Amino acid sequence: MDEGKMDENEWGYHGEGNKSLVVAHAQRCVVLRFLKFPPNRKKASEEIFQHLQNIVDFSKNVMKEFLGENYVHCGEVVQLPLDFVKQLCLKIQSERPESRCDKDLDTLSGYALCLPNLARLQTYRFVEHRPILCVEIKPKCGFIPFSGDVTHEVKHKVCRYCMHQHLKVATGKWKQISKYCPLDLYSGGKQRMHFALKSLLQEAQNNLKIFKNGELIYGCKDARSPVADWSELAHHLKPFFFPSNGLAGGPHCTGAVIRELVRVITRVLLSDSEKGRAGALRLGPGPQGPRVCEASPFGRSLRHQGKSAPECSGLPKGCLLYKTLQVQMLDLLDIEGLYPLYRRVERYLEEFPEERKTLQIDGPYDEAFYQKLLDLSTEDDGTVAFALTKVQQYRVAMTAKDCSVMIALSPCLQDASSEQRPVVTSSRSRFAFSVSVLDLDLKPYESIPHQYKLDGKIVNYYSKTVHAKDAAVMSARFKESEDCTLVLHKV
Ligand SMILES: O=P(O)(O)O[C@@H]1[C@@H](OP(=O)(O)O)[C@H](OP(=O)(O)O)[C@H](O)[C@H](OP(=O)(O)O)[C@H]1OP(=O)(O)O
Ligand SMILES: Nc1ncnc2c1ncn2[C@@H]1O[C@H](COP(=O)(O)OP(=O)(O)OP(=O)(O)O)[C@@H](O)[C@H]1O
Repeated sequence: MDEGKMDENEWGYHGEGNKSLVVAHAQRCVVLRFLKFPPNRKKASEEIFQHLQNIVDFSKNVMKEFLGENYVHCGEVVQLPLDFVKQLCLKIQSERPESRCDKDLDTLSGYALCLPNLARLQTYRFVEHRPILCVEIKPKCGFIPFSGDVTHEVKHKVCRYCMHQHLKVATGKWKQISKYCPLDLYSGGKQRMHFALKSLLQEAQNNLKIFKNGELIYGCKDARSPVADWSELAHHLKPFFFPSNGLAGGPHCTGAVIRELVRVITRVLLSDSEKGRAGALRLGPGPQGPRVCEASPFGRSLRHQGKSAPECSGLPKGCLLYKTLQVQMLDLLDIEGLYPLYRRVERYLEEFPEERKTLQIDGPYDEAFYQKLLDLSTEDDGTVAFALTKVQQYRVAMTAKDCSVMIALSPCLQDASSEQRPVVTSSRSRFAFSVSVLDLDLKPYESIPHQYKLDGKIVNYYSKTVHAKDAAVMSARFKESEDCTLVLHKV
């Protein structure tokens, strides 16, 4: 990219999250990722540069090691002309969802990250003229805490995502509770994964987006977004899955197209581009970690049928979901066990503030930082070193709990021998595909107290409302059966 000759007209709004905003180049396969801040929160350019460089280093030295070379794209920090950034900011403003406008794009430093456009297939520097479909999933935390420090019994039965849904609906973030449960997606079982993906398609929230030729065609921006329209989605997808057009329209067609999509995504998620290499971490909840969340409708139906989930994960060891889950499990103690250790580090830093640098709280995220993360012991010897290792592991785990997976699919000819990339088949077509992971920014040390409070809020709200409701239903049922006995007695 020639940073000297930047033209805002060549770039278009692509998407944004809570902390960054992304624009895509119209011709080339690249995006620019800018940081966002609340208005009036000015940061020095040097600080922004360092923040972005930390993101690159963390991806390179930590996440690439854990998740694998093929899945992680680190990008590079670029310095752009300030005039270009200002014009770009004005150009895209009207396309931004209202709910994200509480923060402004950083137009003062001129720094941004330049990354490959993951909504396009890799290995091509230029936008292909073949159609491209891209599915982005933010799977969230795929395990139930197994730590002995957990004090709320419900946390051993219901996953955080499912509990959090109730608080999100109560606070108006989303309109309705999703049937999606991350444990179903991470199960590796095809049927459960199909159920999880269908649930995401029914209630996408911020966990699913679909792009066609780089444009968002499915996914909701905020609670005010219109209800998901499967027939419109099927209309977009039909040429990909039924290219010879041998399928009439209508609900039957919609169902068939959605089924094909779900099957292809499942196959891609189970594919193993790292040839079985499990990565640097060897963690697992073992038999003590439940494999099914009690709140998942799939889990509930298993229970009603008297079936139990298999003891070990069905995910192949080299696939991205398996590796992401391993990194998430670096949260060995749960926030309840971690928080006192964070307080220990805090007390130390209050006494020795100059040590913050030596402890690598704000980087550098280098080889030494990575090596310390590999110590999985949970025996607390009372030292600051132990507390610090657990704090850093927790931050990495939280990052893996909030990242997204991008799957790009491009139809290929029946004879795919010329394809350099892996191929997945559906019943009527073949796709070259790529899988990547994005949003690998290390969670800040400062967010730990917030995590602690939020955890309490989620669990308390869930326990109060849902558990109370369940208890009421149970007691009504019990009462009914008592009444019933009385009636029978009379007869
Ligand atoms: O805490 P959670 O689980 O709600 O996750 C936050 C996400 O909400 P979600 O539940 O996915 O809707 C939240 O996503 P949204 O802004 O709601 O789309 C962010 O990803 C946030 O990360 P950060 O503070 O921007 O680094 C996420 O915060 P972290 O907890 O990952 O720091
Ligand atoms: N390299 C990329 N290629 C294509 N699209 C991307 C890329 N990076 C980000 N995006 C798009 O931009 C959106 C926002 O990016 P990202 O998730 O990194 O933002 P964020 O603010 O860090 O997220 P969060 O809300 O989780 O903090 C993504 O959901 C994705 O659609």
